[in-house]
Amino acid sequence: MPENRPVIALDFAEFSEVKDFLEQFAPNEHLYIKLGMELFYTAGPQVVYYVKSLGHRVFLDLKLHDIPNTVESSMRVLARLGVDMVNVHAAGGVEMMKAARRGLELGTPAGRERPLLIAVTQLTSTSEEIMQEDQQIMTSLEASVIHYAQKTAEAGLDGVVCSAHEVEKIKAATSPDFICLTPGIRPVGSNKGDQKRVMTPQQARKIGSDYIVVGRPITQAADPVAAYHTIKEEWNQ
Ligand SMILES: O=c1ccn([C@@H]2O[C@H](COP(=O)(O)O)[C@@H](O)[C@H]2O)c(=O)[nH]1
Repeated sequence: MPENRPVIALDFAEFSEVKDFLEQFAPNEHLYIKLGMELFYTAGPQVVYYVKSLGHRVFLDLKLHDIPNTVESSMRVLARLGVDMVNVHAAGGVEMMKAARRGLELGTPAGRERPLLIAVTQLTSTSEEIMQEDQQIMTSLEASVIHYAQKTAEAGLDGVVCSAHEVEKIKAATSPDFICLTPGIRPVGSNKGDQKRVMTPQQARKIGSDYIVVGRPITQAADPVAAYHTIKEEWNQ
Protein backbone atom coordinates (compact mmCIF):
# COMPACT_ATOMS: atom_id res chain seq x y z
CA MET A 1 0.00 0.00 0.00
CA PRO A 2 1.40 3.43 -0.88
CA GLU A 3 2.01 5.83 2.02
CA ASN A 4 -0.91 8.25 1.92
CA ARG A 5 1.08 11.20 3.25
CA PRO A 6 3.61 13.04 1.09
CA VAL A 7 6.99 12.94 2.84
CA ILE A 8 7.91 16.57 3.57
CA ALA A 9 11.60 17.37 2.99
CA LEU A 10 12.62 19.85 5.68
CA ASP A 11 15.76 21.16 4.01
CA PHE A 12 16.44 23.73 6.69
CA ALA A 13 19.79 24.47 8.30
CA GLU A 14 18.49 25.37 11.76
CA PHE A 15 16.55 23.44 14.39
CA SER A 16 14.44 26.57 15.07
CA GLU A 17 13.17 26.48 11.47
CA VAL A 18 11.95 22.92 11.99
CA LYS A 19 10.07 23.97 15.12
CA ASP A 20 8.53 27.01 13.41
CA PHE A 21 7.48 24.88 10.43
CA LEU A 22 5.89 22.08 12.45
CA GLU A 23 4.08 24.46 14.82
CA GLN A 24 1.92 25.58 11.88
CA PHE A 25 0.25 22.15 11.74
CA ALA A 26 -2.56 20.96 14.03
CA PRO A 27 -1.17 18.86 16.90
CA ASN A 28 -3.19 15.83 15.75
CA GLU A 29 -1.82 15.98 12.19
CA HIS A 30 0.77 13.24 12.02
CA LEU A 31 3.26 13.88 9.25
CA TYR A 32 6.04 11.97 7.49
CA ILE A 33 9.15 14.16 7.70
CA LYS A 34 12.42 13.85 5.80
CA LEU A 35 15.43 15.20 7.68
CA GLY A 36 18.57 15.65 5.61
CA MET A 37 22.25 16.35 5.92
CA GLU A 38 22.04 20.11 6.56
CA LEU A 39 19.92 19.63 9.65
CA PHE A 40 21.72 16.58 10.93
CA TYR A 41 25.07 18.35 10.62
CA THR A 42 23.84 21.32 12.66
CA ALA A 43 21.33 19.81 15.07
CA GLY A 44 22.31 16.10 15.23
CA PRO A 45 20.13 13.44 16.86
CA GLN A 46 18.22 16.04 18.93
CA VAL A 47 16.22 17.10 15.89
CA VAL A 48 15.24 13.47 15.25
CA TYR A 49 14.11 13.01 18.86
CA TYR A 50 12.12 16.24 18.67
CA VAL A 51 10.26 15.33 15.48
CA LYS A 52 9.57 11.81 16.78
CA SER A 53 8.29 13.22 20.10
CA LEU A 54 5.56 15.02 18.15
CA GLY A 55 4.35 11.69 16.77
CA HIS A 56 5.68 12.15 13.24
CA ARG A 57 7.51 9.54 11.18
CA VAL A 58 11.09 10.28 10.17
CA PHE A 59 13.05 9.43 7.04
CA LEU A 60 16.67 10.28 7.84
CA ASP A 61 18.13 11.03 4.41
CA LEU A 62 21.90 10.88 4.95
CA LYS A 63 22.68 8.86 1.78
CA LEU A 64 25.60 6.91 3.21
CA HIS A 65 28.34 6.00 0.71
CA ASP A 66 31.62 4.68 2.15
CA ILE A 67 33.51 1.42 2.65
CA PRO A 68 31.34 -1.44 4.00
CA ASN A 69 32.88 -1.40 7.49
CA THR A 70 32.22 2.32 7.97
CA VAL A 71 28.68 2.09 6.63
CA GLU A 72 27.91 -0.90 8.85
CA SER A 73 29.05 0.83 12.02
CA SER A 74 27.30 4.08 11.08
CA MET A 75 24.05 2.19 10.52
CA ARG A 76 24.40 0.49 13.92
CA VAL A 77 24.40 3.95 15.48
CA LEU A 78 21.59 5.35 13.31
CA ALA A 79 19.40 2.34 14.18
CA ARG A 80 19.32 3.55 17.80
CA LEU A 81 17.77 6.91 16.91
CA GLY A 82 14.28 5.50 16.37
CA VAL A 83 13.97 6.67 12.76
CA ASP A 84 11.59 4.93 10.36
CA MET A 85 13.69 4.97 7.20
CA VAL A 86 17.34 5.50 6.23
CA ASN A 87 19.31 5.26 3.00
CA VAL A 88 22.59 4.68 1.21
CA HIS A 89 23.87 5.20 -2.33
CA ALA A 90 23.53 2.06 -4.47
CA ALA A 91 26.77 3.13 -6.19
CA GLY A 92 28.53 1.96 -3.01
CA GLY A 93 27.95 -1.61 -4.22
CA VAL A 94 26.29 -4.80 -3.04
CA GLU A 95 28.79 -5.50 -0.25
CA MET A 96 28.30 -2.01 1.14
CA MET A 97 24.52 -2.32 0.99
CA LYS A 98 24.61 -5.72 2.73
CA ALA A 99 26.82 -4.18 5.41
CA ALA A 100 24.30 -1.34 5.84
CA ARG A 101 21.51 -3.81 6.40
CA ARG A 102 23.59 -5.86 8.84
CA GLY A 103 24.45 -2.71 10.78
CA LEU A 104 20.80 -1.72 11.02
CA GLU A 105 19.76 -5.20 12.16
CA LEU A 106 22.48 -5.33 14.81
CA GLY A 107 21.77 -1.79 16.00
CA THR A 108 17.99 -1.92 16.24
CA PRO A 109 17.03 -2.23 19.92
CA ALA A 110 15.12 -5.39 20.91
CA GLY A 111 11.38 -5.01 20.49
CA ARG A 112 11.69 -2.23 17.90
CA GLU A 113 11.18 -2.57 14.18
CA ARG A 114 14.22 -2.20 11.94
CA PRO A 115 14.01 1.06 9.96
CA LEU A 116 13.33 0.64 6.25
CA LEU A 117 16.54 0.73 4.23
CA ILE A 118 16.53 2.05 0.68
CA ALA A 119 19.23 3.01 -1.84
CA VAL A 120 19.56 6.01 -4.13
CA THR A 121 19.82 4.94 -7.79
CA GLN A 122 20.48 8.08 -9.82
CA LEU A 123 19.64 11.39 -8.16
CA THR A 124 16.56 13.08 -9.60
CA SER A 125 18.75 16.12 -10.30
CA THR A 126 20.75 13.99 -12.78
CA SER A 127 19.87 13.87 -16.48
CA GLU A 128 21.13 11.23 -18.87
CA GLU A 129 23.56 13.76 -20.35
CA ILE A 130 24.96 14.68 -16.92
CA MET A 131 25.26 11.01 -15.92
CA GLN A 132 27.19 10.11 -19.08
CA GLU A 133 29.47 13.13 -18.86
CA ASP A 134 30.16 13.19 -15.10
CA GLN A 135 29.96 9.51 -14.18
CA GLN A 136 31.13 8.07 -17.51
CA ILE A 137 28.24 5.57 -17.43
CA MET A 138 27.63 4.93 -21.10
CA THR A 139 24.16 3.37 -20.95
CA SER A 140 20.79 5.09 -20.79
CA LEU A 141 19.83 6.69 -17.50
CA GLU A 142 16.91 4.27 -17.24
CA ALA A 143 19.22 1.25 -17.69
CA SER A 144 21.52 2.59 -14.98
CA VAL A 145 18.62 3.12 -12.57
CA ILE A 146 17.27 -0.39 -13.19
CA HIS A 147 20.72 -1.91 -12.76
CA TYR A 148 21.12 -0.16 -9.40
CA ALA A 149 17.61 -1.24 -8.37
CA GLN A 150 18.42 -4.89 -9.16
CA LYS A 151 21.67 -4.66 -7.18
CA THR A 152 19.75 -3.11 -4.29
CA ALA A 153 17.25 -5.98 -4.34
CA GLU A 154 20.11 -8.51 -4.52
CA ALA A 155 21.62 -6.92 -1.39
CA GLY A 156 18.32 -7.45 0.47
CA LEU A 157 17.27 -3.82 0.88
CA ASP A 158 13.64 -2.72 0.98
CA GLY A 159 13.64 -0.47 -2.05
CA VAL A 160 15.10 2.50 -3.87
CA VAL A 161 15.02 6.24 -4.33
CA CYS A 162 14.33 6.95 -8.00
CA SER A 163 12.27 9.29 -10.10
CA ALA A 164 8.63 8.42 -10.72
CA HIS A 165 9.51 7.93 -14.40
CA GLU A 166 11.35 4.69 -13.58
CA VAL A 167 8.90 3.10 -11.13
CA GLU A 168 7.06 0.76 -13.49
CA LYS A 169 10.26 -0.72 -14.93
CA ILE A 170 11.90 -1.07 -11.51
CA LYS A 171 8.94 -3.00 -10.14
CA ALA A 172 8.90 -5.23 -13.22
CA ALA A 173 12.64 -5.89 -12.81
CA THR A 174 12.46 -6.53 -9.03
CA SER A 175 9.06 -7.16 -7.45
CA PRO A 176 5.78 -5.26 -7.10
CA ASP A 177 6.37 -4.72 -3.39
CA PHE A 178 9.90 -3.35 -3.82
CA ILE A 179 9.58 0.21 -2.47
CA CYS A 180 9.96 3.10 -4.92
CA LEU A 181 10.31 6.41 -3.08
CA THR A 182 10.20 9.29 -5.52
CA PRO A 183 11.47 12.84 -4.98
CA GLY A 184 11.39 15.28 -7.89
CA ILE A 185 7.69 15.86 -7.37
CA ARG A 186 6.30 19.07 -8.77
CA PRO A 187 2.63 20.13 -8.86
CA VAL A 188 1.65 21.68 -12.21
CA GLY A 189 3.15 25.15 -12.57
CA SER A 190 5.71 24.89 -9.79
CA ASN A 191 9.37 25.67 -10.24
CA LYS A 192 11.61 22.67 -11.00
CA GLY A 193 14.65 24.25 -9.38
CA ASP A 194 17.60 21.84 -9.74
CA GLN A 195 15.38 18.78 -10.35
CA LYS A 196 15.58 17.18 -13.81
CA ARG A 197 13.30 14.11 -13.68
CA VAL A 198 10.02 15.44 -12.30
CA MET A 199 6.39 14.34 -12.14
CA THR A 200 3.17 15.63 -10.55
CA PRO A 201 1.79 13.96 -7.40
CA GLN A 202 -1.18 12.60 -9.34
CA GLN A 203 0.94 11.10 -12.13
CA ALA A 204 3.34 9.61 -9.57
CA ARG A 205 0.45 7.84 -7.83
CA LYS A 206 -0.95 6.50 -11.11
CA ILE A 207 2.41 5.13 -12.14
CA GLY A 208 2.91 3.26 -8.85
CA SER A 209 5.19 5.34 -6.59
CA ASP A 210 4.96 4.14 -2.99
CA TYR A 211 6.14 7.38 -1.38
CA ILE A 212 6.53 10.88 -2.78
CA VAL A 213 9.01 13.36 -1.27
CA VAL A 214 8.16 17.03 -1.57
CA GLY A 215 10.32 19.87 -0.28
CA ARG A 216 10.32 23.37 -1.72
CA PRO A 217 6.77 23.29 -3.18
CA ILE A 218 5.64 23.01 0.47
CA THR A 219 8.35 24.68 2.56
CA GLN A 220 8.63 27.73 0.31
CA ALA A 221 4.89 28.15 -0.26
CA ALA A 222 3.17 31.26 1.11
CA ASP A 223 0.93 28.90 3.10
CA PRO A 224 2.85 25.64 3.66
CA VAL A 225 -0.03 23.89 5.46
CA ALA A 226 -2.43 24.62 2.58
CA ALA A 227 0.21 23.57 0.02
CA TYR A 228 0.74 20.30 1.92
CA HIS A 229 -2.99 19.52 1.98
CA THR A 230 -3.41 20.31 -1.72
CA ILE A 231 -0.51 18.01 -2.64
CA LYS A 232 -1.78 15.31 -0.27
CA GLU A 233 -5.23 15.47 -1.89
CA GLU A 234 -3.74 15.25 -5.37
CA TRP A 235 -1.59 12.28 -4.30
CA ASN A 236 -4.64 10.47 -2.86
CA GLN A 237 -7.00 11.10 -5.80
O1 LIG B 1 17.38 11.55 -5.99
C1 LIG B 1 17.06 12.27 -5.03
C2 LIG B 1 17.31 11.92 -3.71
C3 LIG B 1 16.91 12.75 -2.71
N1 LIG B 1 16.31 13.94 -2.98
C4 LIG B 1 15.88 14.77 -1.84
O2 LIG B 1 14.48 15.03 -1.92
C5 LIG B 1 14.19 16.37 -1.59
C6 LIG B 1 13.50 17.04 -2.73
O3 LIG B 1 13.28 18.39 -2.45
P1 LIG B 1 12.53 19.38 -3.45
O4 LIG B 1 12.66 20.71 -2.77
O5 LIG B 1 11.11 18.90 -3.54
O6 LIG B 1 13.23 19.35 -4.76
C7 LIG B 1 15.52 17.03 -1.19
O7 LIG B 1 15.61 16.99 0.21
C8 LIG B 1 16.58 16.12 -1.78
O8 LIG B 1 17.73 16.04 -0.96
C9 LIG B 1 16.09 14.30 -4.27
O9 LIG B 1 15.55 15.39 -4.55
N2 LIG B 1 16.45 13.45 -5.26
